[in-house]
Amino acid sequence: MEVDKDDTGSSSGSPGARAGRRSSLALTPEDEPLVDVANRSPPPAHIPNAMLYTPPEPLELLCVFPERASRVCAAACSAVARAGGEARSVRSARDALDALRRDSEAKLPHVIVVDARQPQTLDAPLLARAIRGTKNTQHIILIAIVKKSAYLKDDFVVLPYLDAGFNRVMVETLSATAWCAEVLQCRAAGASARAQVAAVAALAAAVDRCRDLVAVTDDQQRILLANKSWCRVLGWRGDEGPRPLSETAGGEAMRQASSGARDWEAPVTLRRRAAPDPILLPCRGAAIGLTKSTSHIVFVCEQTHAVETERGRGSLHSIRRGSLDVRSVASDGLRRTSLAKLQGLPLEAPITKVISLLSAATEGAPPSTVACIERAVDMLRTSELYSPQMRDDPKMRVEDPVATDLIGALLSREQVNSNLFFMQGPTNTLSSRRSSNDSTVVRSQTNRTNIKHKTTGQLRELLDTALSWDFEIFRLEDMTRGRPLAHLGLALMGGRFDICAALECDERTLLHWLTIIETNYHSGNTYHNSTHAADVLQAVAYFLEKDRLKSVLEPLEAAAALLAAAAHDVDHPGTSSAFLCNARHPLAVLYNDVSVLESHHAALTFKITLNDNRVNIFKNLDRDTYKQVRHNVIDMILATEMTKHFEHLAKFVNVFYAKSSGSKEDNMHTDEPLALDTTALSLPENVILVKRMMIKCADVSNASRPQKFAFEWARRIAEEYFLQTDEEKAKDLPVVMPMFDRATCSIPRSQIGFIDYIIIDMMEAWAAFIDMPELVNHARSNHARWRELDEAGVSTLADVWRALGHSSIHGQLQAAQPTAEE
Ligand SMILES: Nc1ncnc2c1ncn2[C@@H]1O[C@@H]2COP(=O)(O)O[C@H]2[C@H]1O
Repeated sequence: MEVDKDDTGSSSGSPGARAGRRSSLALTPEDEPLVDVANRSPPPAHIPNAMLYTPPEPLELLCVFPERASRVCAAACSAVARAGGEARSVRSARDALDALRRDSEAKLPHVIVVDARQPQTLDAPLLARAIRGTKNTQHIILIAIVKKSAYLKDDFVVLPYLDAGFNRVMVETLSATAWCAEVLQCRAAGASARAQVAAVAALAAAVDRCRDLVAVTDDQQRILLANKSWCRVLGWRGDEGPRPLSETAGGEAMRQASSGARDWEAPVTLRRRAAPDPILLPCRGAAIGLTKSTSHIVFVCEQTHAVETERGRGSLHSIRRGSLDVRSVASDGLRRTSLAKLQGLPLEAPITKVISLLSAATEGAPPSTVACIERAVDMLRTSELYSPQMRDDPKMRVEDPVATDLIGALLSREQVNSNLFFMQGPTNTLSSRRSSNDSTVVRSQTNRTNIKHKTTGQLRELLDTALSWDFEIFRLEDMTRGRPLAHLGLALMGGRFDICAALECDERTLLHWLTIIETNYHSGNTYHNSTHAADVLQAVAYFLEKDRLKSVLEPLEAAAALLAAAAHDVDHPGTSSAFLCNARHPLAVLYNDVSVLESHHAALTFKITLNDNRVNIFKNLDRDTYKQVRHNVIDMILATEMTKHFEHLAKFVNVFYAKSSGSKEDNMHTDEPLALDTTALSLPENVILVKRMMIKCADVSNASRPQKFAFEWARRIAEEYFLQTDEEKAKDLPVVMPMFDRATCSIPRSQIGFIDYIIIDMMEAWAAFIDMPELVNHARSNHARWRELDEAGVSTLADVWRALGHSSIHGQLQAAQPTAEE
């Protein structure tokens, strides 16, 4: 077959030409001689016949004759009427143009006959130009009527009429037959013109809607048509007149286009108006001509992922990624990147939609708005959307090395790495005070649950105050001999909140659960022990009493929050996740160094619970309810991970303080009161943010407690940090927080940093949300007291307690309080 020969046998000989691939732009006319086909491969496109269909319409004629009762005009009109059409006449050029501009497209005449016999009354060529300059008039057949005497003269020339836009010149006549013939010819010619114009318009619309950059030039490579993608990416306006393509494009594709090849694929370099560097794209081209000569050249430049990405930015200034484009064009300059292919899949992440919407908003926006949106889009593109970055604001810079150490260790997802440390084997675990992993046998105490249900006397009195913000947690610790969680848990969960009703379990199972959870806390930890769990549980219970949360959370959600608080640090080894990663602890290996401790706390909670029916508080829940509670508990425990602190805080602030003045970014750092907007609470996904924020705030609420509690918690956490540092040094592990050395560390400074960078913003947002100003007030007053101590030169733990006038607050408390047994 001719086509096959052509497909395999010919090309322009240029490296970019791909003779073996048939372009969708080209169809081979079956009747072309073989030699031509072989020389011009693949062949030119044509408009398929089916595209050239227009529905039959009655002919509409407009006559422009200045003379009031022109007989020629009347003859034309009656011929049209005989042919089943409609005619109307006007007497001036202005009326003619008015008729065109006023009428809807459907009413545009198919034929306009202009009296060109009296140039002093009507300038026919001028009117023809004006008509052709009017939109959507390409298909109208324009006839100029000239005098017979002038037409027959030797010096009569038709060209000026044609140049002006007339299709035909006709000699004046009153002959009905002549007019009928003319009208029928016009109807046929007009229909064909209309069909072609409509087909071209349809194709242009198709081209406009394609993602690739398309330009059509004339045979001299002057751009006649550039589609929307072309204009958008290259910064063109849609209405630019013909311009040489060479002003914009270069590279192998241009050489191919100039070589006379009919169809080629080669890289093209395109210059963008608003950017210094060009972009390099794969380009497919075709020379189009209905005869052997070329009338149009088509360039289809493939919009690669890189260009899409640039477009998504709202403008294309940055061409630093031009190099990326170069790389995305494979060696033959043609292969689509896999990312580009992915874009063809019916998948779209919300972030993609967000970026597209923002990018669309830049169109026609003032430059300052475009710049803002571009910056926002750039930020949205980063995968670490919520990773905090120190702001340039010198006020915000953490200058104190202790604070830097602490904040860095809490927020950083990177572990401190060292090549020096190698574990000697799985038995060489961390310190015995902390060793633990998911396969650890759960410490069970269910057989010897000996907590008395009836708490009497002082303990009862103390537990009666369990819903006050200055609840004496350390007194409870002492009175219960280090078992505050079960007592407080029973009082709050079983008593005040009656979670047994929501969970459909009996109080005994709850008591067993609390007991076994408490048993799995390490009493040897100075901070992460069951007293901390009880403290967080107490804070969550306190928050749940606030009207805002009462109105938002279902009983089952409240139950899940209390359970999560009680269990959120279960089996905490007293060292951080970073420590476990550096030590190659089995938990770090199990959880791939990601959210190691929080994953363990959540997993172990369920392992403990499901392991034994006597403690299984979920045993009576149906499958869906269990799933819901489990999801809630896990989500809240995972939310306590400090490396995600800013993520949770930012989401919360963005959702619930969205309408306050100023940028949201600034909202978190100004002294202005936040403008709360709780309408977002109607969406379940926003309620999740509330629950996360609730447990987060409870988890670090120690800094927002009255001073005597806050200071004791500071002592405890500092002690635990010191122990970790000691252990790191002893085991030659990387030291995660080198400043936390008991001999040198400034406790006041660590607390000032903690309050400044972690507490204040979060507590302000949460305090306003639940209407609990004391959270911020206590944090501020603690901050002020720590600053006083710092300014007085107080630094180490021993200094602090000396300055406070006693050897240990807790020591004082211990001395003052009777125990549960007493
Ligand atoms: N008062 C405090 N001073 C310094 N760090 C604290 C304080 N309270 C809590 N933290 C840290 O904040 C962390 C919150 O999550 P964790 O309970 O895992 O571990 C906690 C401590 O590392």
